[in-house]
Amino acid sequence: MPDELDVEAAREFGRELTKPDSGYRNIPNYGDFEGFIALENNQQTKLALRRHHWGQHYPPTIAKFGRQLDDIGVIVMSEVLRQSGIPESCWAQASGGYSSGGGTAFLNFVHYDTTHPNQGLRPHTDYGFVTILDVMAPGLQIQVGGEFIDVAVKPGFLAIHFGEALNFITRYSGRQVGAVVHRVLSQKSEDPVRHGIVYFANPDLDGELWQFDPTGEVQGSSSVANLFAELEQQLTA
Ligand SMILES: O=C(O)CCC(=O)C(=O)O
Ligand SMILES: [Fe+2]
Repeated sequence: MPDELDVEAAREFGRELTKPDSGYRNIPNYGDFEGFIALENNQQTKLALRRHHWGQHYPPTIAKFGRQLDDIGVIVMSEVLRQSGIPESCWAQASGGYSSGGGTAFLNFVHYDTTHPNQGLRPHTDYGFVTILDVMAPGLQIQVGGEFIDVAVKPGFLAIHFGEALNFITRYSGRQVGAVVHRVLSQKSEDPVRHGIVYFANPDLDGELWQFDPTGEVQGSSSVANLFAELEQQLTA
């Protein structure tokens, strides 16, 4: 984790949010993906905001934290695209603008509602390119070779995993990226309270994703809206 990242301030903000009288609970929903959202059939509850709403709703330290995660996201994304063999001149288009500082990103503060016994978060893959997570309490698991294994709580480290949009755009590259299946175990009230800071690096939600091969030829495309709508149904089914 870079030294200049004030993760403690972000964790503190996440803790404040869970209080029943927190004013952040009144942030309006923007579409299906932004606002204060409690997922059906899952314990996960979150405040989710896209980059262009950070300045309006998050305190300045948190908006800055988000922009620092943007920088990390672009570095990770560029390295993955380099290794995929897709020519650099195609990266901005392939990534819906994300790799050149555009696209969109979510900075979400999640917690788990232990007043009901649902699973924490059902097995799923993330929608976007790269997810950056602060893992501060046990419960997150990833699927490796058909088995779920715990993601270790390692102070000073962020967890990074890859999502469906990255899988999609690297399909015809030299090296396709897998979207990791993960879940959160059902949390109990006596467990250490699980807050999470979750950053999603995404394409523009009203844009297109393009599949390039290593020669720079387009092999396919999809609207982001269609890809994400399918995934949202799987998550809450
Ligand atoms: O709480 C976590 O660490 C996982 C969150 C997650 O997977 C998600 O929000 O997509
Ligand atoms: Fe996830």
